[in-house]
Amino acid sequence: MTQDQDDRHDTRQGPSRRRLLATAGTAGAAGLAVGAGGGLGAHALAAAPAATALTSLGADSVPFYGAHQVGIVQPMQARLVATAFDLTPGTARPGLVSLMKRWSAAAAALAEGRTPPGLADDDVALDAGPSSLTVTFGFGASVFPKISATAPAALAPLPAFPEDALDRSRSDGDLWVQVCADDALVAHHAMRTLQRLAAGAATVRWQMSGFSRSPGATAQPHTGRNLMGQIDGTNNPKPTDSTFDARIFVPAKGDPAWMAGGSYAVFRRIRMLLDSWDQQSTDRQERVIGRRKGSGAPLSGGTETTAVDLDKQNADGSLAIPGDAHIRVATPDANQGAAMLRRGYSYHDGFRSDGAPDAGLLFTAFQADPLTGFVPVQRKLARGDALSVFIRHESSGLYAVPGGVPAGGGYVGQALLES
Ligand SMILES: C=CC1=C(C)c2cc3[nH]c(cc4nc(cc5[nH]c(cc1n2)c(C)c5CCC(=O)O)C(CCC(=O)O)=C4C)c(C)c3C=C
Ligand SMILES: [Fe+2]
Repeated sequence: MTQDQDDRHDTRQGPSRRRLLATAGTAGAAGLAVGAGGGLGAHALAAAPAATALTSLGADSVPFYGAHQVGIVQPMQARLVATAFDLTPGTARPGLVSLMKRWSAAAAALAEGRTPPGLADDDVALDAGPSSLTVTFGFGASVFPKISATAPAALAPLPAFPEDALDRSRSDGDLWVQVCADDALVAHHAMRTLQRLAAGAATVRWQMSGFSRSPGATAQPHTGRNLMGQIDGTNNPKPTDSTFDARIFVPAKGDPAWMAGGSYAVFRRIRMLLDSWDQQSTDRQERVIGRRKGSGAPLSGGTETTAVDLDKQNADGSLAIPGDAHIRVATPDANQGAAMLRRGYSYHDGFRSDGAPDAGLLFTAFQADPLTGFVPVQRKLARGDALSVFIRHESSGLYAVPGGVPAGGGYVGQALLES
């Protein structure tokens, strides 16, 4: 196991994830935990026998409260449901305050496998446990005039990139909610619960679902693959990097003050032209990305986690990693250090009328400032990335993701909404 894989493994089982033990009798998605060996733990044995026994996957939970919102630094779960909401006409700041209070309380409860306050249990996720559920909330630029507030400068509209083919009805939105969990039912139930709690205040603008590798599918934790077959996520900034916080989170004295500890999320639905991609040789596919398809190793040599050597030459003097390879064009070294934390999920929504797969990547990138993260990198990719002929950007959103809620209480966005 490499150090990176080791870190990911530790994080999954470490302090950011808790194992839910005996919770029989609590409403909602809670249950008994089965230990790694399959037997019931002592705590579980002592509990009332009513609830379904859980494996560690179902019992793992991610505490909602903390300095940053959840769903950013935690290892990716197996499932994503992303939804954008628009405030209903006439909903202003008081209505949004009330909604964010309801949503925050619900997200905290669901993360523990409990039924949100004020709701009767609908039993939908009764047997599943929290399954590492995280809920992340963001504000789109369009919400600010509706609550008589000024949008952060960082929420200025993204430039129109060449080749963008954006469907505006599936882009933007006043509010963005990212739900992730290791169980599809848990994720969809949580999003349905949040949508019900929004009644009268906000309606769904668009919703998209994605998937990644299920935990436990490989013997060792392993970076996931996308639908093009590439190992995707290797060179993400790591929480252990000294520059991680500065690149991903707005600093304590940042501007605006209410975004302290927050981040900016770029969300893009990027369709893959898989019929065309699948006609390419493996050699060509590897030169498009600049990494080996099987191992994820850079074409400059080594293993998946070996540092990329952009200067390495082949015997004939050509660059080992071609000039237009995706990783050469996207690397922070070629973009004044521009970096982002990518948390992309695959989607496959059947087939289009032309017979092509409606499939690709729900690309999510978190950064302290999109103007020094996503924007310069995407500008460059749109001009000279070998991958660009195999993909289409079909929808786009940019959201301010405020800092987390301290353990004592409060709600997401409180510093904005009570300023
Ligand atoms: C604007 C940012 C990026 C977009 C949009 C994007 C789309 C996209 N990427 C892949 C597949 C891979 N990307 C990889 C690396 C990588 N990608 C970006 C940025 C965007 N990608 C960055 C910053 C990096 C890291 C570069 C580096 O420093 O090495 C890789 C290699 C493995 C990895 O490091 O994750 C793959 C594979 C697809 C399929 C895609 C759109 C559909
Ligand atoms: Fe990429």
